[in-house]
Amino acid sequence: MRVDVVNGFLGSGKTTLIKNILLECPGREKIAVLVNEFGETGIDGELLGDSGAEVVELANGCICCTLKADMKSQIAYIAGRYKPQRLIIEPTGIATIGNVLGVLKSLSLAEHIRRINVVAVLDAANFSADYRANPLFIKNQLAAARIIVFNKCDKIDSQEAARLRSIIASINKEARVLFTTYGKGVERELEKAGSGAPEEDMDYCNAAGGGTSFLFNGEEEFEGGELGQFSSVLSGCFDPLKLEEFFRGLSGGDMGQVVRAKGIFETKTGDWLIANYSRGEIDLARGDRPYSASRVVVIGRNLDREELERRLDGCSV
Ligand SMILES: Nc1nc2c(ncn2[C@@H]2O[C@H](COP(=O)(O)OP(=O)(O)OP(=O)(O)O)[C@@H](O)[C@H]2O)c(=O)[nH]1
Repeated sequence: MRVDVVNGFLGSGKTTLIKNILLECPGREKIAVLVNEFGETGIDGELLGDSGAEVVELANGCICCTLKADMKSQIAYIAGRYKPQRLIIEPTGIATIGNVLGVLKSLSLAEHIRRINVVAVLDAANFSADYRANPLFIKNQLAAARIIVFNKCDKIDSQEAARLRSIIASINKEARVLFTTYGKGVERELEKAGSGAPEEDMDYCNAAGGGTSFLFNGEEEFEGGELGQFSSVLSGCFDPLKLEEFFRGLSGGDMGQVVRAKGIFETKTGDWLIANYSRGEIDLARGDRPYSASRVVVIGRNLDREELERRLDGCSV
């Protein structure tokens, strides 16, 4: 099977992009999706669950480190059980791409994988800040990518897009660079990339385009303090206005330094609400079907679990 790794920082738009891939792909191929969540409670797997693909979720850890062995066994399981022609993998937002590729290229998986495409998804509006904070981490993501996607381009102007393009040119000249919103149009590029011969694949990630060597010396891990997580499966129904207040409050700092939060909630009218918090912005959207349970995941530093629980309690009706 061919493996497409959709890689990118927390909240950059990986799940949204995968949803669009599944909508845009012609439907000839059998596709499986492996979603890895840093949080103890998975959310993305269920959001992708009605896409027609087989979705397998690995939660509570990172496939590039603590869940390395699970990743290998899950890939072998997916290959044997579903026999997909294509496997899309969404690592956590803090996965080190070198480690993920190390697992994919391990001998025990060689019989299952014929080609690997890495798609780097970047939040265009926050790229510069992310690059400054974690230069090696981001550089490796870019160097390993066959397709570099600047997502969330509704938040930047054409001047900034030109600046971003010139930065990429100095890191990876061979990658296809796309500027998009909500991950649209990436499938077209993946189709082209996916048709290449397996031999072309061999050392792509060791010496990516532009002559920039893939940097892999142990310093490329995500830095910026240990991230913790708070996850909860919730009972009862929730008030949308109170939930909005809760998510808006996450940037205040009194529940910890929140980097990312997301949740699915059943409301008092029986509808479902999908909530996202990323980079201080919140997005509340109506779910298009009932989900198995209300739940929330908050990722950040020094999280105050009691305060998070108390405020969430206050959102129920
Ligand atoms: N404005 C804007 N928002 C976007 C765009 N793409 C995605 N989003 C929103 O960004 C938030 C995060 O998107 P996800 O697709 O869940 O991001 P992710 O990378 O899968 O997140 P994690 O798996 O938690 O790391 C959601 O609220 C999306 O609706 C975009 O192009 N523009």
